[in-house]
Amino acid sequence: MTLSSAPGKVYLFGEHAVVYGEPAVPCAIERRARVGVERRDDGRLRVHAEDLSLDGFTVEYGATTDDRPDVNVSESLLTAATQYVDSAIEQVRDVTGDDEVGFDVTIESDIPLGAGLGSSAAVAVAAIDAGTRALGTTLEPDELAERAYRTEYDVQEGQASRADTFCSATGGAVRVEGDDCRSLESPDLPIVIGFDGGAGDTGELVAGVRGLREQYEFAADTVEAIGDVVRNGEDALAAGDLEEVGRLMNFNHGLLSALGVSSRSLDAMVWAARDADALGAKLTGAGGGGCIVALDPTPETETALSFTPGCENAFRAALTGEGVKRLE
Ligand SMILES: Nc1ncnc2c1ncn2[C@@H]1O[C@H](COP(=O)(O)OP(=O)(O)O)[C@@H](O)[C@H]1O
Ligand SMILES: C[C@@](O)(CCOP(=O)(O)O)CC(=O)O
Ligand SMILES: [Mg+2]
Repeated sequence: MTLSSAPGKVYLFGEHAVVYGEPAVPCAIERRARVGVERRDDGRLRVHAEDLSLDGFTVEYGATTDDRPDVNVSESLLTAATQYVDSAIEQVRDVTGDDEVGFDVTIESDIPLGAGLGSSAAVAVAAIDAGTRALGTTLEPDELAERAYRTEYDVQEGQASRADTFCSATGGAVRVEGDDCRSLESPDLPIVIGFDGGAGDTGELVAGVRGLREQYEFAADTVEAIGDVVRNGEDALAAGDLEEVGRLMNFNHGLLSALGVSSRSLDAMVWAARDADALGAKLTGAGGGGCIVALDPTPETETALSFTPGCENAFRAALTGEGVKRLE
């Protein structure tokens, strides 16, 4: 068996706008998805995903047929659950040119699903890395990131950036603008995450922003304004000015909220963090529900979040400089 892990991430700045060519700065955090892969000779794909919100399930289906997996849940839930793994396996088959190859895939993850912490990218990166290695090919980090990006691009129907997947493959803080992906120097950041226990549908939320952007010039301007916030944020980060980073995160949240991707619980958590004198707070990832990220070197934000109705879990997250890890 080959086993790889890859980290989740928070966005300091720039989600959604990055889909339209603005820069974004995500940072990898020490919460990982681990994917084990073993080649099968019968061409079938068997996925064991313990941490999926379907309470864990095992599906088994053919490599080239579309037999419905044997699991008792609705079709839409099933598609949402399996699509990133399926698409990652397609990338593995494409890299190796073996369209018929089957696999046993086992996934364990510390990253809540659909919550803005990049579980999809971490699963895609780890699955492609372990899958290609199972067939004797070890991808360079850049190619791995590009293949994982194609997974997100396919599932999100052409509306995806390279930000999550590049960040997960390489680790650390990164800057992504179109196909220009690079690592950034970052000071250690006092990251606190608030999680409302919910999730958002990345594809739908991205489509919503795209619609607004097409309908209203001011929505397109809002997307561009996020790009300006990101550029200022990069300078603040390079200067180690965390107060300015926090102010810009607050601004970024306001712009995301204007684009309709926040929610009552995300706003409640952002305001709890601000009331606790966090340096800044914003939603992270696609939004709709899920997580906020705040900067606070004191314990105040974590405490305030733990008493906030709508916040199910508050925790500190350490940045990680390590992207994909080859464990076996
Ligand atoms: N532990 C896991 N096992 C299997 N699939 C997973 C797992 N974690 C995430 N995924 C896939 O990623 C999807 C969630 O990705 P997405 O909606 O982009 O949210 P996010 O990346 O913010 O967590 C899930 O529906 C599932 O397809
Ligand atoms: C909204 C977006 O910018 C980030 C999505 O992040 P997540 O999947 O919610 O963790 C989409 C993308 O960059 O592909
Ligand atoms: Mg995702």
